Amino acid sequence: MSMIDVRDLRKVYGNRTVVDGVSFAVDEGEIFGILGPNGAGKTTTVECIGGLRVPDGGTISVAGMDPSKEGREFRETLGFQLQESRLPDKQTVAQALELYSSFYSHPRDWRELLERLGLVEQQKTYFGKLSGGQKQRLSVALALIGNPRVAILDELTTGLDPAARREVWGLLEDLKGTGVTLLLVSHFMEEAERLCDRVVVIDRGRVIAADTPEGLAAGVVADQRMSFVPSAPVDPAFLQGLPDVHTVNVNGDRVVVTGTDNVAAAVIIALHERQVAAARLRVDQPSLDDAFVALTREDENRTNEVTA
Ligand SMILES: Nc1ncnc2c1ncn2[C@@H]1O[C@H](COP(=O)(O)OP(=O)(O)OP(=O)(O)O)[C@@H](O)[C@H]1O
Repeated sequence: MSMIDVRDLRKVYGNRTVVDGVSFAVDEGEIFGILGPNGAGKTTTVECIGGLRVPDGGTISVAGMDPSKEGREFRETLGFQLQESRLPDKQTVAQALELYSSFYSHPRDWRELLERLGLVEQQKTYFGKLSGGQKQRLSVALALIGNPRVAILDELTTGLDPAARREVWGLLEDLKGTGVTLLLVSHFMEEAERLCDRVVVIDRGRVIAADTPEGLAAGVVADQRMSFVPSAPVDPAFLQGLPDVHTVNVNGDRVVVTGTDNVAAAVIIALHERQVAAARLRVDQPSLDDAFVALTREDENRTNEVTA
């Protein structure tokens, strides 16, 4: 049985359908990502899963429970990190964590969480005096404090500096393998690539792709991109004339070439024949970022064709 099962979920605001038949299933212990552009319906979807909104259609099951109907047992099962978590300005970090611990039968040790999330020095700081990143880290701690079987983290590292982001990722990687199921809403492709076992991409309220992060990236028909600094001047027209090359651009001393899978080898051999070396060479594979841009662009084109 899946830990989270969403079937044909629909949510309508006024006369706008913002979630339009979303379905996916998440296995126990999986880290599952929901990606998509702004306004795609990601938060609305996870708020329905978390029991914070009542769907207008479809079914949701979390650990066998219907979020819109269950009470205490459901709240013990699920930890929810809201996109903007608000606590009273005059509550300290420690007070908030102690209070939230008291809501659960088997809470985690909040001091250990504070340490993991780099908030030990802020224990006695009022919520109102925390920086944006510190508030964000506290909201992650509050989502995990109850030792939930399922945690929903909505944009968990937005607003964090790169070091803090890596610290939060490390905490989630540690949680992996403990059986907890994590549902992440993310804008950061790097985050999804690093943490998620599988992802869905949602656009305009519909699932437009579902795969592993690697599978999505591999499915993109994107040019290979290479760049290098030539040891002697190279005529761009010469490179442009090679059969594997699609585009050539010169950025300062760096030459950027795109083309087929074979472009890097073809360019290096051609340069070698002219006694030119390619220094500071970089070859980029299509990434999840490329997949995301390509998928949402394809979806937009399809919608434009239908409405034209
Ligand atoms: N309470 C509400 N009443 C009316 N419309 C809403 C409400 N909440 C969200 N919306 C609209 O529903 C759509 C989907 O919003 P949602 O927050 O689910 O998207 P999202 O994918 O999470 O976006 P983002 O990445 O920007 O957070 C948006 O157009 C939003 O303006």
